[in-house]
Amino acid sequence: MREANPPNPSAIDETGSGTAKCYFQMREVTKSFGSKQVLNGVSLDIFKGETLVILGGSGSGKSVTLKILVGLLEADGGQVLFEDRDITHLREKEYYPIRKRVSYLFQGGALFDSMNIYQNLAYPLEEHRRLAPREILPMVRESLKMVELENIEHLYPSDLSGGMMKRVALARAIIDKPEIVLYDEPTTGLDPLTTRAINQLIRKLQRELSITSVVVTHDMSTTFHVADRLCFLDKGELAFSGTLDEASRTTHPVLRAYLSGGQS
Ligand SMILES: Nc1ncnc2c1ncn2[C@@H]1O[C@H](COP(=O)(O)OP(=O)(O)OP(=O)(O)O)[C@@H](O)[C@H]1O
Repeated sequence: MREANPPNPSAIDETGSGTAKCYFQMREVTKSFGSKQVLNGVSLDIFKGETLVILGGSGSGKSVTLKILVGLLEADGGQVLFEDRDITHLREKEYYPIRKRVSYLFQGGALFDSMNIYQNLAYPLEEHRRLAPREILPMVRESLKMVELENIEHLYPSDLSGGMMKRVALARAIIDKPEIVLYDEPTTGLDPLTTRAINQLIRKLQRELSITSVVVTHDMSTTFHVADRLCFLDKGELAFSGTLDEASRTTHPVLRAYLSGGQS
């Protein structure tokens, strides 16, 4: 079953670099691993300025979708556009300018255990921008402050709680001022209060830094808190796309179960 409700892009296109209304557009994208078809003709748009939540069951292809957007996986069929330019089959190096503008918050955060928090945050700046330490330190502090953490530069990931680790991973994701952040299950494994704090942070980053966000989750509190728009993946297809209000009127049985909290 497929329901598609086109959003009103004029309501959310405020950041506008160039004339493109969308950062990403996926057109009939297919992806298989061996004989397993994960995406079966998925089309979705990511409008500038919005927070899009991608919801779906385990194994429905949410993470695969994010990875295709940033070129960590290649689509088998269909097209991926970035600001109207076809990026479906770019070479690795050709993705670099896009990855400078798009940050990917991996499931689990992916902090380096052997590095302290300063080193974890400094890493992308040293590696990609070759900045000097005196330029990096204020950026590290500013980024930590944005996620409401201070004076923890000397600590190691093993010293932090799960919620703090997610915040540090978020600080690292925004340190180089991305235009878009892709969040892969940012609240999985967190208690309700910490989940709420991360949800508020996602909103704050969108508001204060004008970051466009794509949030992959099966957490309904995250969905209700952050979504401007919702896409629902089911059996490799985009089964729904629309606002939360439109989703509340959906007839799709699995999405209805999600929205009523019957499944997570
Ligand atoms: N590199 C890969 N090689 C083989 N199979 C893969 C690979 N990446 C993903 N898959 C498979 O694709 C399917 C979709 O994976 P994906 O990680 O996108 O699911 P998901 O919707 O994010 O699920 P979850 O909510 O459990 O994280 C799964 O069956 C997974 O095993």
